[in-house]
Amino acid sequence: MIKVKDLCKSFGDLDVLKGVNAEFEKGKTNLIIGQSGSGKTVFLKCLLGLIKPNSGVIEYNGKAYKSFSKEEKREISTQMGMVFQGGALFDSMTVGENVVFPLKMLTKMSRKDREKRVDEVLDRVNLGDIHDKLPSEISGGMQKRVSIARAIVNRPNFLFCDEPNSGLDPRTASVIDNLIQEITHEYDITTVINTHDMNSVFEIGENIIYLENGIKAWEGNKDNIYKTDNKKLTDFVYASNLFQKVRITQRRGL
Ligand SMILES: Nc1ncnc2c1ncn2[C@@H]1O[C@H](COP(=O)(O)OP(=O)(O)OP(=O)(O)O)[C@@H](O)[C@H]1O
Repeated sequence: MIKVKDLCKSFGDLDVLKGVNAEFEKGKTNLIIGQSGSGKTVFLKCLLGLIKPNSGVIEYNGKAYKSFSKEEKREISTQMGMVFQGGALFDSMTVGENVVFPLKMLTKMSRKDREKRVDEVLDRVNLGDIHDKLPSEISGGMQKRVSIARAIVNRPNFLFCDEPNSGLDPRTASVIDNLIQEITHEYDITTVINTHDMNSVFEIGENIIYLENGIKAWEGNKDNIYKTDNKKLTDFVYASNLFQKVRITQRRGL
């Protein structure tokens, strides 16, 4: 569980986050949506501890980050997995080397245990034996799976995903969404996903917050987003053909 209270972040004169409050439950896919520049990435980076907010509180499992000791800060960072936009795999490393990387950096696991864990997570993301392949030798969808495998290899309690679907065709994007949701439920992880993708919203939006200019302008889920009377959110979501279909279907009571 992550609780965010009155989070503010500015860069010089630019106020990016203006007092955001949010709660992200364990075992749920929590989505952050909003126009480009609304502050989603800055917010996610604050949750990851990569950006220090100007004010406000971020609690992980009931304890405020700013009250953590140095050791606790290090410990919490080892409990976080990240799926970066575009995958961010190391090009010159094989799939196996990419996935084992966090274990080498963060744990003292034996080589044998590391290899076992890498096999286990690659298997979990439905990839066969592709340990020795380079990222350039596999498809974009496979690269995303490798990126997810790397993010969960250290069994994190928190999983952060920045636009996990970018660059994928709709079918592959949906497979990746469902995989992230399954893993979230199965491992009981607190997952927070930045997305522009309305298909993701309707498929896996168990909890959704809409950021507008650094303010949380709406909160809900995939079942009630179509009922919103927030004009900007409606315009944002309306850009999707899928949403129009859902809305028409709902109105007709089909
Ligand atoms: N390190 C930084 N220094 C200065 N300004 C920054 C920095 N990081 C982000 N910003 C600014 O903060 C604002 C919000 O950026 P952010 O990347 O969070 O938007 P976003 O909602 O993720 O957009 P997108 O969907 O396009 O990725 C933008 O105006 C951006 O230029």
